[in-house]
Amino acid sequence: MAILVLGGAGYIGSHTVDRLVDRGVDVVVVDSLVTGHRAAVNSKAKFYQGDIADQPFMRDVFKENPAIDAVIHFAAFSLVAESMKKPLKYFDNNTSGMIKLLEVMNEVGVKKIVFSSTAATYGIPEQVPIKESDPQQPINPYGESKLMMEKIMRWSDQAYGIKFIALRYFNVAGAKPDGSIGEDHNPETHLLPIVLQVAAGTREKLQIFGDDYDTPDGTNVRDYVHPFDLADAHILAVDYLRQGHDSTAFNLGSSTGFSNMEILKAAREVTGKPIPAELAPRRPGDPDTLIAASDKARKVLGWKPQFDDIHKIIETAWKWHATHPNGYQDR
Ligand SMILES: NC(=O)c1ccc[n+]([C@@H]2O[C@H](COP(=O)([O-])OP(=O)(O)OC[C@H]3O[C@@H](n4cnc5c(N)ncnc54)[C@H](O)[C@@H]3O)[C@@H](O)[C@H]2O)c1
Ligand SMILES: O=c1ccn([C@@H]2O[C@H](COP(=O)(O)OP(=O)(O)O[C@H]3O[C@H](CO)[C@H](O)[C@H](O)[C@H]3O)[C@@H](O)[C@H]2O)c(=O)[nH]1
Repeated sequence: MAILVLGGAGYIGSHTVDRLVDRGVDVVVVDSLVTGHRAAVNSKAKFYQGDIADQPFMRDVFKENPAIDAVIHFAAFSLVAESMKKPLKYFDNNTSGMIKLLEVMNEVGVKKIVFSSTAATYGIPEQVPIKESDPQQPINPYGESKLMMEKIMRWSDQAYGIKFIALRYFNVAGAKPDGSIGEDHNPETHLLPIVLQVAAGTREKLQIFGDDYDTPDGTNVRDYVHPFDLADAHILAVDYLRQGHDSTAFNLGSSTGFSNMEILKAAREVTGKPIPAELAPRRPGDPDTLIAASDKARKVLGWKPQFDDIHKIIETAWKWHATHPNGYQDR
């Protein structure tokens, strides 16, 4: 049996491919490299460059690799601010891309998929920690595109028997502990890589977007999860489907929140650098607090995250940023 990883050259995908290869799993990767990096893909995985919406290309990938019985799907755009300005780009790549993919999967008879959903499908939460059964009311096109993917999956399961697990990640941070792969987005918009770029000297200062939120220190609170722990959850989710269980969704987070100021303080402690920061206006669309209730994944999948300490997560990310201040340097 082999697993097809879509978007396996991206930040989270490359860590998952690495983890799968480490466990001796046969891995086939498809990535258009629109935001990913060829150098991030473990050399033991078979790599195809192409778009998941290109059906003739995807048919060939399945035909050439008949051992594929399950798909892990990361291939999407995920910048909230960009999605507000270019919503159709998100509905096209994320939502239409999923439809095109499911058509081919149905055709070739591969009927298991684990895919990246997001905390952004919840919008402004009515309560924290957020449970899987809480209302999903996205406040940006990115979150909406992912919620549409979840809904399309439900109907595709009902009609074609394609079983799915939607994994709703909270804030992903950290890198492979040996520092060989890590996060390299361009532009970078996420808090921790920006903080560490300042520490590494490739960015002048951090801007903290708002300090008047309804949180203990006034800055937003987020729940951070390491890509290796996410990778393990994907592997468990594929096993769960292979055991014949029904489709469902899981939150993936640490169930602990850290404010933006707490992240800055922890990063100063880990790096020993001053990391200059200044206050800036709120960024539109930021909910006060996002914390996952992730006991369902722990109970049902047996998920046991290893990186349960924010200092440990930051240490792994710092190892990557300190040794790769300009990322993969491939564009
Ligand atoms: N980073 C986070 O904090 C976070 C949080 C929640 C959910 N997610 C989701 O996780 C997934 C991975 O996120 P990431 O941070 O690794 O992003 P990323 O941009 O690093 O990775 C996405 C990968 O998919 C590829 N890709 C995009 N569209 C494609 C297409 N149509 N065909 C083929 N390849 C395509 C890109 O080249 C890239 O390698 C995304 O679906 C994202 O929405 C990310
Ligand atoms: O330069 C910066 C960058 C970010 N922030 C703040 O840091 C916090 C975290 O922001 P990120 O951009 O790192 O992450 P988000 O919480 O906005 O979003 C991330 O997590 C979400 C789920 O929680 C979605 O999945 C989304 O795709 C993913 O990017 C926010 O309060 C943001 O305003 C700053 O203060 N300064």
